[in-house]
Amino acid sequence: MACAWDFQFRVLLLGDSGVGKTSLLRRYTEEEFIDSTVPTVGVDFCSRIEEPEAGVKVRLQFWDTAGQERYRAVTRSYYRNAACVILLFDLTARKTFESIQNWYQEVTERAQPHPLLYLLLGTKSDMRGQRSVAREEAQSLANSITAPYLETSAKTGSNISAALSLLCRELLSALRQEKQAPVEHSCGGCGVEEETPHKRILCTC
Ligand SMILES: Nc1nc2c(ncn2[C@@H]2O[C@H](COP(=O)(O)OP(=O)(O)OP(=O)(O)O)[C@@H](O)[C@H]2O)c(=O)[nH]1
Repeated sequence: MACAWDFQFRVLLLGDSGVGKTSLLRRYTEEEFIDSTVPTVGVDFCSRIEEPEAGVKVRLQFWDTAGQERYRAVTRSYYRNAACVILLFDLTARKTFESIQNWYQEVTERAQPHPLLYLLLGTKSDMRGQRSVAREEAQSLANSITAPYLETSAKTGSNISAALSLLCRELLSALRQEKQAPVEHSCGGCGVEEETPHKRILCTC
């Protein structure tokens, strides 16, 4: 049996507690929104397969980390081999925006190898009247860390598919520019043995 995807990337979600990491993933993978969620404990996992180009299947493997400080030691252990880091802040909670620099620093200092790509998302865009971060300042922060910036809502679904499709295309493009080191890879579970050209493509069959 062959693998059901051609490439797999680990995507790490980071941001303060309550910014909406779990909600964004739930909207993206299950097309639902829950008004009252419980804080993530440690790290949760989920995945979805995208087809950014005809015939090219990409499996995004999400690592949804707890934003609460007390889980930091656990979540840090998952930074390794993340191909992409999605940094999230709540558009209605300024403090979460101010934390983004710290989250970015946290990853750049600890993640080995360095992630290929960062994506900055302002969440809860449906709460228009309560906005406390201007689009311009968020865009300026995104520029400073060379990350695309989008505003999303897990509640309405606004921009969520767009954000993840963008991420997929950018990852493929980075991969084609050979920004990742080669490594041998063989898969025991699905019977497919192959050399993948990039170390962050891991088969977990
Ligand atoms: N209005 C609105 N509320 C949202 C949105 N996304 C998340 N929420 C709410 O924000 C709260 C926190 O959402 P979570 O997804 O649990 O946040 P989290 O970042 O995963 O939190 P931790 O697991 O503690 O790190 C919940 O009550 C959600 O319903 C959104 O797009 N719009």
